[in-house]
Amino acid sequence: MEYPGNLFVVAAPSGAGKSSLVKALLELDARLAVSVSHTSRAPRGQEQHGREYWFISPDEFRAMAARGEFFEWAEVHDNLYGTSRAGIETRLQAGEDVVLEIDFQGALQIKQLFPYAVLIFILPPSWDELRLRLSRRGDTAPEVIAKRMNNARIEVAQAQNFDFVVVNAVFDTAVFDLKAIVHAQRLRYAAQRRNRSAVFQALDLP
Ligand SMILES: Nc1ncnc2c1ncn2[C@@H]1O[C@H](COP(=O)(O)OP(=O)(O)OP(=O)(O)O)[C@@H](O)[C@H]1O
Ligand SMILES: Nc1nc2c(ncn2[C@@H]2O[C@H](COP(=O)(O)O)[C@@H](O)[C@H]2O)c(=O)[nH]1
Repeated sequence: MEYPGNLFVVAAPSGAGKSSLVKALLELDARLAVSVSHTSRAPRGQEQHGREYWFISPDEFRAMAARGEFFEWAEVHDNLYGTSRAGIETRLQAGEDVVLEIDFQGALQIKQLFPYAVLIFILPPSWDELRLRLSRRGDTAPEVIAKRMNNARIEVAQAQNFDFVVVNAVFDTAVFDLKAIVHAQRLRYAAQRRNRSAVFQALDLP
């Protein structure tokens, strides 16, 4: 499948900082939009329906999956998560750039469907720092943290299947790295399509 918009996929073990990084990236880049996923898990902390996620029941989720309404979906940490077609197809068709914040299983499904998608894996600087970030966030129960730390070992081994790896040690440096990847991809995609106006747009030239 190919659309005029660029597709960026950001994956990371839970707590590595991907939501914080993507939020900072969106503040710097008005041409990027984030896809809001559907999930069967309950809202956490201050999360709102339609902002962080579309919160639905496991039955509703399975019905959507059976109707083929997801580009990808996966079971992650005992809950179901998916990227709905309706959420991103229109934007990509309109030439807008979209970023997905999803797990590695979903990222690999997206790469099959959209070979031009750019897969970015975020690493924490250490296991201790990852655990610290999960517990400092203050919205995740200790047994859930333990499960996510165990799963992190499996997830990190998947970094080799991604196009880029960004280490989120110093936050601003990691945001800068993400911004550079987005910029480079826009130029590459525009050049591949020999689209002069897209190159100018990627460079912010009139
Ligand atoms: N570079 C950093 N240095 C220190 N703390 C950070 C850094 N990046 C993010 N954090 C903090 O780590 C915590 C986890 O970040 P965040 O919620 O963005 O992770 P996540 O990867 O999106 O997790 P999840 O997949 O569970 O949603 C947050 O409290 C965030 O403020
Ligand atoms: N495959 C997908 N994974 C997703 C999607 N939305 C989020 N996620 C991933 O789930 C875990 C846990 O997230 P949390 O919000 O419960 O901490 C994390 O790795 C997310 O990236 C999705 O649509 N598809």
